Amino acid sequence: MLRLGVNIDHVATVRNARGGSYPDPVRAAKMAEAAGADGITAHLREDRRHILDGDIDALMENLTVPLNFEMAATDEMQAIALRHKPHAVCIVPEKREEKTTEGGLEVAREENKLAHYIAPLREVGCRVSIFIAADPAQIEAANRIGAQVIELHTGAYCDLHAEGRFEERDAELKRLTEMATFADSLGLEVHAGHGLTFDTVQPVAALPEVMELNIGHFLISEAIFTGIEPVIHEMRRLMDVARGPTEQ
Ligand SMILES: CC(=O)[C@@H](O)[C@H](O)COP(=O)(O)O
Ligand SMILES: NCC(=O)COP(=O)(O)O
Repeated sequence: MLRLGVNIDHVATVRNARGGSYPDPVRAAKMAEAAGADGITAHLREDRRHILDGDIDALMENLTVPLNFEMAATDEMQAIALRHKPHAVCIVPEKREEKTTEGGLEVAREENKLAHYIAPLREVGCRVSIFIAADPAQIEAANRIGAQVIELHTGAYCDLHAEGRFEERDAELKRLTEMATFADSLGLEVHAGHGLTFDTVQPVAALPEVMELNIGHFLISEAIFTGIEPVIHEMRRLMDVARGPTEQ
């Protein structure tokens, strides 16, 4: 079954705009859960621009579906992850000046450093994922340092679609397709995410090796107009149609 992880970062973006207490990301997570989300993803950024430490505390206390904790590879974030022991940790690249995650983690360039963060997380039972571009060297490096999961960055594919650059989009989708198969052949679990929308989700959902999609910004954006439940139901429907009858 292809799982849907709902990223609630940008509920916190709206909340932090006024520095108050609503909209509450945890309430959004519980509503997403009730609407059928298989998991919740939250990215505690070093600059706390959206998800705050208290949100992670509250999510750990209140969720009944798994939490996928996204973090940069830093001592601060590893300590927080080791304290909470979430179901899953996804190590992502982070730059203060970025608007959102740009590109995947340069695993091949910092294997020893990343291995230092992965081992303790696995020892406490966290499933460790690494957020990477569709690149064989990065996938091989992720496998070498003990990641159980790789999450393929679908941002370039989505951006090319939005810009109407369909030939380049299809070439990126081909790379994602090939790398999903390659990662699976190494024994890695394959996830995908970033920028996915109703218009772009199905070709990625149709990749048989992909076990989980993490989707946030678009879902939260649409939920402003239709509410969380209908938007999650529609994304789930699109994913199921893409996957075909054998997977439901
Ligand atoms: C890694 C990824 O693509 C997202 O989960 C990440 O959270 C994006 O960063 P923002 O949520 O800050 O846009
Ligand atoms: N790892 C991707 C994720 O959690 C959601 O990314 P987006 O849909 O908010 O771009």
